[in-house]
Amino acid sequence: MKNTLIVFGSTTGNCEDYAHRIAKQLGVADVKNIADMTAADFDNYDNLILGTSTWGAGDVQDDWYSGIELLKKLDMSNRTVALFGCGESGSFPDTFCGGMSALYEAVAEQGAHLIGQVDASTYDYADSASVVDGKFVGLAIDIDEDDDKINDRIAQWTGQIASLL
Ligand SMILES: Cc1cc2nc3c(=O)[nH]c(=O)nc-3n(C[C@H](O)[C@H](O)[C@H](O)COP(=O)(O)O)c2cc1C
Repeated sequence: MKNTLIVFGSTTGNCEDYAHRIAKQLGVADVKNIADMTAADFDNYDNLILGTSTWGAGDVQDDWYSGIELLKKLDMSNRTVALFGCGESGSFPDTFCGGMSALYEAVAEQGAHLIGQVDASTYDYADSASVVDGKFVGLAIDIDEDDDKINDRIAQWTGQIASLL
């Protein structure tokens, strides 16, 4: 595995928790909060795994607004990027995990090689800006699902991306 950095944006700690679970599964040591980062902190990482919770109505987590400006300064052409996000399908079925779409747009525009898309038909939701051609642009984590199910999704997803990192 090339140098890999996991970055999360999290208001109440859920996305942070999932970031660490993903790190453990992949054996990745470097996990950072986007709120504490500068553009230079992304140097020397070939792989980025970026996660956000969703707030407002399908919006990216607050700290990612300035974080996305950092992403836009990076050369993504030789980088591999995987995305993850958490949200609640029960209370927000029409904007489920929509925040991931902002990260997707930022890195796709920069020419990153995106991996880790997930079949959206395995989720119970109505609509999401993070679905492209029937797939979530990354791992969607529904905090309304049982924790065992969430851990299964994380295990399956990390298995999907591990050999590509
Ligand atoms: C005011 C508010 C708005 C939210 N909006 C959405 C939303 O549009 N879509 C969604 O999937 N989840 C939404 N959520 C659920 C959060 O994404 C969820 O609670 C998440 O686990 C928070 O993660 P964090 O603690 O890492 O920030 C919202 C939660 C709150 C309190």
